[in-house]
Amino acid sequence: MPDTAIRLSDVTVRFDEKRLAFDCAIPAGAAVAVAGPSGAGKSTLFNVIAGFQKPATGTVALLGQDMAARDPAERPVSIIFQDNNLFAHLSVAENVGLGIDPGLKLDTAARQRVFSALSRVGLGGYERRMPGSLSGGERQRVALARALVRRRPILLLDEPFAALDPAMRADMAKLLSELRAETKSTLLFITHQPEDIRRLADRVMFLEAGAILLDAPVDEFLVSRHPPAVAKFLGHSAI
Ligand SMILES: Nc1ncnc2c1ncn2[C@@H]1O[C@H](COP(=O)(O)OP(=O)(O)OP(=O)(O)O)[C@@H](O)[C@H]1O
Repeated sequence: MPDTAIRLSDVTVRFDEKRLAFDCAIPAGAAVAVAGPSGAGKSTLFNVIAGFQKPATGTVALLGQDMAARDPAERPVSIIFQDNNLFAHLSVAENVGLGIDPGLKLDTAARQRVFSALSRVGLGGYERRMPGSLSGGERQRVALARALVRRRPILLLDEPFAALDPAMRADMAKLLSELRAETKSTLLFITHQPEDIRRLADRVMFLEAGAILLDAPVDEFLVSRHPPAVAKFLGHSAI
């Protein structure tokens, strides 16, 4: 496994008059919080990594390989969106099974993987339930189970804690941290809460106005008083 999981070199994205620019190298196995004000470019950064957004310039390399010619499905990435991850007309087990085979042709071993992934996220017994009958946190965990059966080394989570109450936030952080330790995957998650960063991250990338303003180990980030946007996010007085 290469030392660097994600390397963005001179990547730019253009939306009409707006220009976003990303340069970063994320070590394999890191848990990276991606923070920053609304509109800073966090989701766009994820879309560039996952292949849903084509950069205007620059290169995206994942696990040492250039991704220019690779569609999202061919990248070593699973992405969990804030919502709408599940198909409403498919059961929980079928939604997870899609991570193994989009045609849902699952043999016994594959079905077993679906069952164990659901049990791993605390949803054993939910196999036949329909997404509409689940809470927001349960739906997030089904999406996580699907990501688990896909076994991609890079996992991108867009605000995985947003729909959760405080107790569930702590549970989700614990679950993600255990899964990361088990799978040795590289985890990136978008959050607006310093608390989530303290719980789960070992690095933080802070974005503002379409650029990575700060990319630092979590201990360094949490005591930052500069730049002002970071101080504001952390509730510190700026220097
Ligand atoms: N498809 C698009 N077309 C035009 N502009 C876009 C498009 N997608 C994003 N943008 C713009 O790019 C900027 C970054 O958007 P992005 O969604 O990446 O921000 P974000 O940091 O994820 O914000 P939030 O925290 O509100 O989700 C915003 O100004 C947004 O309006």
